[in-house]
Amino acid sequence: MHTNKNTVAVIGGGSWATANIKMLTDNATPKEIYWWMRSATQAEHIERFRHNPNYLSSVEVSIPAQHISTDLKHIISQAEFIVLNVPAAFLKEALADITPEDLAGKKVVSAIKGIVPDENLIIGEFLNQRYNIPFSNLLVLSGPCHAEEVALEKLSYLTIASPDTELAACFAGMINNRYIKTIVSDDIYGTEYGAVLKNVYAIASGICHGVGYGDNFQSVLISNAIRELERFVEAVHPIDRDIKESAYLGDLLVTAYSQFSRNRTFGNMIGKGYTVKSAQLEMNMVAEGYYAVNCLHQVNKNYKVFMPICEAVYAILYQKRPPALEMKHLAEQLS
Ligand SMILES: NC(=O)C1=CN([C@@H]2O[C@H](COP(=O)(O)OP(=O)(O)OC[C@H]3O[C@@H](n4cnc5c(N)ncnc54)[C@H](OP(=O)(O)O)[C@@H]3O)[C@@H](O)[C@H]2O)C=CC1
Ligand SMILES: O=C(CO)COP(=O)(O)O
Repeated sequence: MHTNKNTVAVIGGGSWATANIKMLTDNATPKEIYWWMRSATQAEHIERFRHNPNYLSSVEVSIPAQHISTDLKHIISQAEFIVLNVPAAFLKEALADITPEDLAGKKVVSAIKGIVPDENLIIGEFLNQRYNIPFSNLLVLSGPCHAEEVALEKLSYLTIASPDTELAACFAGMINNRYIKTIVSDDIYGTEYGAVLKNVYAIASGICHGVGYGDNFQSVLISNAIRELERFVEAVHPIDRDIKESAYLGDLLVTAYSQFSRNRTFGNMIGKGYTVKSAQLEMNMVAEGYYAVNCLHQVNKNYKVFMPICEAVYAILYQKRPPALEMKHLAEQLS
């Protein structure tokens, strides 16, 4: 064990943060749980009524009211494990007042499946470069798991990745419970990039559905997607990994097929002719893949990996290419 004092802070007020609070609470290891969110109205509602008014509102929140706050420095100061749960596009803004000193010695867990815009860095790299957090103190929480199914206590498997697998196992012991099983990995690059890419493939899957392709084509799309994902993570961080594991293939499958997927829902609307703005307004939630595909397009300029699916999604979302035409062009490149 790395620590005797089990203190965890969850940073973010959305669906996944709420699900994280629930799984931490339902875990048997004694611990203190803290929760930061940006909205004072939301925090006050949770303190008073014990439910998040905006996301997963069926979940009962049983942490003490004084552990919920909009004061980020204070919440970070209370905990040894800091679980980041703000969508990547807004992370820099959320951490604007936080200094490397505030995070010194903390174990920082990224539960985010996105890339920091402009920096074009996955979260672990960003935290290491901006906040001097050593990789040995960084963890990634990933795997095929929708917040909505956590609320329903459906059996789910999460992967916790860190170069320090003992630390990953320690955090796993704080989050697993009767419906959450945990897998430990040392592949933070592959786990992070895999989660980022699968969001883009879920958008592609939704677009295809939206323009009228059926299940037969979707299976070919996803079979090509896992090969594209493997090519990319191999180029960025070549290690011996099995791409069929839950953190890679599993996460791709759940996102590409699930009714709960925000990225697939967003893609479906794009396929049906919504503009990006109107699709975003229609959803109360954030589709990370929209931001990520722009970053991936930039990052891949260094690696030049053959990524026809990512390029098709980029062309539709950022170059305003007609979805039906672009998907027809993509279909010709799949095998
Ligand atoms: N939902 C899920 O099942 C899973 C999500 N994740 C990951 O968790 C991370 C958080 O996503 P999730 O909880 O689903 O988010 P949601 O889509 O449920 O909620 C959106 C969150 O983003 C915040 N937000 C929206 N606009 C802004 C803005 N302009 N500035 C700052 N914050 C903003 C919202 O804050 P506010 O309410 O105050 O507007 C809210 O906390 C993502 O990286 C996602 O990929 C990972 C695994 C599963
Ligand atoms: O990452 C997730 C599930 O593993 C959530 O993203 P989606 O909602 O797009 O599926």
